[in-house]
Amino acid sequence: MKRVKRLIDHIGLLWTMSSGSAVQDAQPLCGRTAMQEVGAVTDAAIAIDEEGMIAAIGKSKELQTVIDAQTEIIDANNGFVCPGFVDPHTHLVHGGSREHELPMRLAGADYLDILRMGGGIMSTVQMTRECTEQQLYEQAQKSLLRMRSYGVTCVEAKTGYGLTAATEEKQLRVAKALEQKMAMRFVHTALPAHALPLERKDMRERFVKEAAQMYLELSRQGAEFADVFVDDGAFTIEEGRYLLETAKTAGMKIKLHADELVPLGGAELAAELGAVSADHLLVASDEGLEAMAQAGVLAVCLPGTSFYLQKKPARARFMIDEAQLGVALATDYNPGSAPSENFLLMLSLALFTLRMTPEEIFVAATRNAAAAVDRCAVAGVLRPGRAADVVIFDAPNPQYVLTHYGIQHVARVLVKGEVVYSDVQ
Ligand SMILES: N=CN[C@@H](CCC(=O)O)C(=O)O
Ligand SMILES: [Zn+2]
Repeated sequence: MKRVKRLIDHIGLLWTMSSGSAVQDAQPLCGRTAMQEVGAVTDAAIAIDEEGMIAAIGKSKELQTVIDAQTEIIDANNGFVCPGFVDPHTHLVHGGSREHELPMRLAGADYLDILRMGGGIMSTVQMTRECTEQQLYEQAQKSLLRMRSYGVTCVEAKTGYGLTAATEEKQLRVAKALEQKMAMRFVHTALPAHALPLERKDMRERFVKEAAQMYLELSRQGAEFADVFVDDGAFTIEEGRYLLETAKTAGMKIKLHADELVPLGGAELAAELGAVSADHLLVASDEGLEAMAQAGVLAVCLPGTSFYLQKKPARARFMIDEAQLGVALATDYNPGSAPSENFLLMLSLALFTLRMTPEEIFVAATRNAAAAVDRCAVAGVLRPGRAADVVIFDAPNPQYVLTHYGIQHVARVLVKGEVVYSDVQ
């Protein structure tokens, strides 16, 4: 074994999320039985080598033999420990904020009413276009620091507030610059078909063609995933199919904002196209969800969004128990429908609004969330040979973390074996 540089010791309860073999651990967990597998170890320790990789995981007593006098001990204080969270759906890079919509909302306007009045996504598009790259960078960096303090070590970042080639590319450049600077794993997603921009209001076909080209260019510049907002007020199933098929020709992996507001058949389209994930799914049909499971598409639930928009939450129980889907969780962090970077709060909302069990919630926030951004082989599971991306809680167990909602329970976050956040005095 390589020299142990750090030992996370005195872990009261560790959920590794590992099923045992490396091959199994590179797969999501789907359906009710599998989603209970948390790979629990009590009185545990994690040994980390000089490269920040996990050298060994075991009982604290056993791992005392692998350390030397120079090994740094991180005391977990008998707390709960799990893999770094993966947030597989965020609109990280954007300009401004949208609290000015509050009076409209309080007067009864809903999400689509505000979008149709030229607000909503459109007002963020305008603010994002007006921002310099430096301004966007600084705003997004603040958000990333908040996300990481809540245990997120891998984040997906979408474009979608530019809607022209130049401004979509600007958003992607900012996310890529942050990737260079922040100790976090990034996944870049192109979303030029997020909304029809005001200047193309009466040129729908023309914009769809332009957007198709934007996917190809954003792919050349490093966007790995292509996403489309298929919904009322956004893009149709036919437009989504055309755009995502175009993106696939460039080798992009597929995601969809599907069946959030109106059941258009986004879940069915995700299955047809072999998407990696379909996200939102508040009003997805039974058949669509079952087709997704058959096609191996993951369901990303965004309980913060349904809470904020005061919509009926996604049917996670049907997804897990009946459709046997692999479910993942995300913040959907964005200024209009989910303006909170607090990943732990999303997990509590998953408990109380989605009725998911603590085991399902932590699987959905780690291993399955990693699978939703095609990072299952490197993130979301703690096992020897993988990077030590770890969350140490100032809480004895996951049930405590979830039920004491809205609270900062994270004591430390490690990325590749280095402490990147600490609340320990
Ligand atoms: N639904 C579409 N897009 C975002 C919201 C974007 C916005 O309102 O700015 C979402 O995932 O919720
Ligand atoms: Zn979204």
